[in-house]
Amino acid sequence: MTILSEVAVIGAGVIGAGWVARLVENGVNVSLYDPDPETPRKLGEILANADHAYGRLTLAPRPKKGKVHHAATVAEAVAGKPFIVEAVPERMDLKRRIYAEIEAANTTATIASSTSGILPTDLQAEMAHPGRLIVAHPFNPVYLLPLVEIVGGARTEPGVIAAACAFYERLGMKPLHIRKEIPAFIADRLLEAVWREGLWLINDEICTTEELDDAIRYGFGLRWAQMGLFETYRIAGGEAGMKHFIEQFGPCLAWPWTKLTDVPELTPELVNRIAEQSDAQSGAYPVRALERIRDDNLVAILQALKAQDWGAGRILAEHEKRLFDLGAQTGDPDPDTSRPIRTFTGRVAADWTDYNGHMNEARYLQVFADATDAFLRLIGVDAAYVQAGGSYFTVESHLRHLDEVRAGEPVRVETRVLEGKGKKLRLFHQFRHGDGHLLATGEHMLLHVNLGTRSASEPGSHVAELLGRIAAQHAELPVPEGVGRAVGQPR
Ligand SMILES: NC(=O)C1=CN([C@@H]2O[C@H](COP(=O)(O)OP(=O)(O)OC[C@H]3O[C@@H](n4cnc5c(N)ncnc54)[C@H](O)[C@@H]3O)[C@@H](O)[C@H]2O)C=CC1
Ligand SMILES: C[N+](C)(C)CC(=O)CC(=O)[O-]
Repeated sequence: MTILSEVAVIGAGVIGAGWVARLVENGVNVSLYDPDPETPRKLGEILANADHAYGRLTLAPRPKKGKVHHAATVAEAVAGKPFIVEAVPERMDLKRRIYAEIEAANTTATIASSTSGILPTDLQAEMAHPGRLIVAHPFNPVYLLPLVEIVGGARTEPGVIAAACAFYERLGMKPLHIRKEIPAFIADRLLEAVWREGLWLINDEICTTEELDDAIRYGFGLRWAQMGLFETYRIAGGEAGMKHFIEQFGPCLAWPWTKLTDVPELTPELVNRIAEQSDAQSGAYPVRALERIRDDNLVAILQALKAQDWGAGRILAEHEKRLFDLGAQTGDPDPDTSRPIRTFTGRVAADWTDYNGHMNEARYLQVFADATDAFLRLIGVDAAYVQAGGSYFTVESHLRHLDEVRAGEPVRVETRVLEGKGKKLRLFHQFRHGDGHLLATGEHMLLHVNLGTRSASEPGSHVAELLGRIAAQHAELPVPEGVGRAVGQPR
């Protein structure tokens, strides 16, 4: 399935706005309806947070951002759209009324409800065309967390789920198809069990909201982000594994350790206690600042998992590969290569900095390596070329550090070809601050190799031709300061 380019979103609260952010960041135009007159302001703030997060999340070429159209009615928002996201409050009467409004204007689009736990069969009950309704339950923040639980109802038509899953994959998500309908699906069953138990612990004055959160984030929360429950417990069974783990700890479940079936009464006193403790814990931050802290942490976790090729990090890597391939397909076939070529644009990530409070030296090489890869893709050394057995290896690098740069600052790399003939490719990267001043340079010698023999070889004719053309253009430019310098050479 190619990515849909036009989607309607109904409801722009926490979840609807999160969907809009994921969609526009992936190049999809959104037609949005929400009766709240504050929607443009709130959405603008959430889109700014999402843009900040994506700028740190990936160096892959992001598609041109989709546009948002604020529609005046549901009918206007959904008319002619092939896919509709419903994200209105969790009330059956309201959701059914919205579906009736949608059906009056559009009888063919897939309708994906964001409900946290209502059965799709119940949502379909009064619909004239129920076959196109599914549940697609996301997680907050929708623009960063990949999971979306997909549930069909009794009357969902065959094929609707598979097509929706393909669409969500294209948005960089992990669709989890839940084959049997069950209230609250999988994730909210688990979350509600933990939440219910948490409410008891506060109610019984065992701990505060902050202590409870500490118990999660310093311990098992870290495990859950990368291995979930059962894989973690398999390891906790030691060499004897899962059976031993269940034999040892299973009987505890029958002890009165938990109150899982019971909910404490949410008396005004309990609600106030929780709200006051939460204010003491986090009240120093406005909600948008808290969202940004959460997002920066999530980005760092996703990147760490990507480096491990594991869990949600693998989903990110797969999405980046799609973006790189798409960038190669849709990129300008004849970019202006007569000037230094922009090969990297981004911001200094928080985890790129060190104890000196500035970007760590190792990250400069990482940025230059990414810039080199971007240049190689430009001359045709893409995934297919590598698969066919050709590539470049870097054989020598020389870096100069000219100025400091700190976390969050905008940066870019401009690349010059110093030599591009036969097996040899010599590149000169200028790493600049967003304001244009020079931060560092990297000069690199690369050799074309045959990946079968692992020895130097001539590049393919298409690559050689493109490279030769750019090298000739760059030979016309003045030689940049710093080319050919050696370590310790006086300036
Ligand atoms: N907040 C969360 O953590 C999650 C919520 N969900 C689900 O997403 C859905 C939306 O929840 P939230 O975004 O949290 O709620 P919310 O209260 O933040 O936002 C709801 C939005 O719907 C708008 N709205 C109200 N009536 C409307 C109408 N007639 N037409 C169009 N828009 C209307 C409101 O103005 C508001 O902006 C619910 O079904 C909820 O269960 C799913 C995953 C997580
Ligand atoms: C609290 N909640 C039921 C709305 C939570 C969700 O549905 C998912 C999430 O993001 O935690």
